[in-house]
Amino acid sequence: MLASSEGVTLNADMPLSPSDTRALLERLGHRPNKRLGQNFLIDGNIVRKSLELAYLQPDDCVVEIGPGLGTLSSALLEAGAQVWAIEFDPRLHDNLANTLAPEWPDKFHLIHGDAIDHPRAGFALQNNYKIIANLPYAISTPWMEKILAGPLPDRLVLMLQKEAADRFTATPGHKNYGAISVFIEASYQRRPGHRVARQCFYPTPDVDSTLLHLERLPDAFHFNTAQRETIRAIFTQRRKQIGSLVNKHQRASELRPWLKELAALGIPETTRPEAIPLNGWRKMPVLVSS
Ligand SMILES: C[S@@+](CC[C@H](N)C(=O)[O-])C[C@H]1O[C@@H](n2cnc3c(N)ncnc32)[C@H](O)[C@@H]1O
Repeated sequence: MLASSEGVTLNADMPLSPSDTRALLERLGHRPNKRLGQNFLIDGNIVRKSLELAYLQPDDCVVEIGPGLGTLSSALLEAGAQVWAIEFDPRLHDNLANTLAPEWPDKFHLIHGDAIDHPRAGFALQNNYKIIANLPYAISTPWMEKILAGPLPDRLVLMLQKEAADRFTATPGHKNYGAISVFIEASYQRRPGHRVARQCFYPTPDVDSTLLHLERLPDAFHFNTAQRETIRAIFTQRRKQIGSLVNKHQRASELRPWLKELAALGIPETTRPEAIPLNGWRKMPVLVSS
């Protein structure tokens, strides 16, 4: 075991080096699946950093998406956390079910399935949990949308493709600013991301990664399902004027009073969705799902 300066512990036996990772994959007869984003962490410093950013405490409840070879899961368990994890790949799931799960029968709750269907990996309590995950890149945005529907985790430490991290943290006026940026800003303090070198993964991905840290706001604001759908739809026409988008919207009569609220904030009808800040979106009337 290695102890970090912040007090979390890290299992020195993790399959971290590229050669250990290759050997384990060979033993399992497994070829990394690009479509499933199988780029495994091989850098202990990044694992340690993830735990530090999460302010991991013994007995924390942690949801992990895509445990893969169990590198991050082992570190979380060694540090005293309870871990709920979901793995889509049957071979990787079975390997963990036969190795890590019996080692931690009361602490490692592993399920086989799709994180889009089980975004909290089977974790059933309403609050007091964290998410720490090296996310499969293909699902990062739809999965995050599901998490933002609540119940919200206290903290998230997410390894993301740089482009996804840019979307998650974009501000008004930026080309990456979209519905997901609005939803995240409404509920989370977005801490500066850390760039992660491609060499920290095996196989080496052809994209850059960012370790993103989100901390729930004490007054986290929640858009309901119909509001989220409306905001998403508005952003598909991000360069049109909000006045005309509202007037042509199928819920125009419900949405029109919002234009007055926006005007009171100094946001005229000629403003494009991509330039509307969070305080404007928050004034959208509560909509009922149709
Ligand atoms: C980037 S790898 C991370 C592996 C491991 N956590 C690590 O850090 O080395 C992503 C993992 O997510 C799994 N995965 C991909 N799509 C998934 C999905 N829809 N639901 C659950 N797991 C998924 C992959 O099989 C893979 O194990």
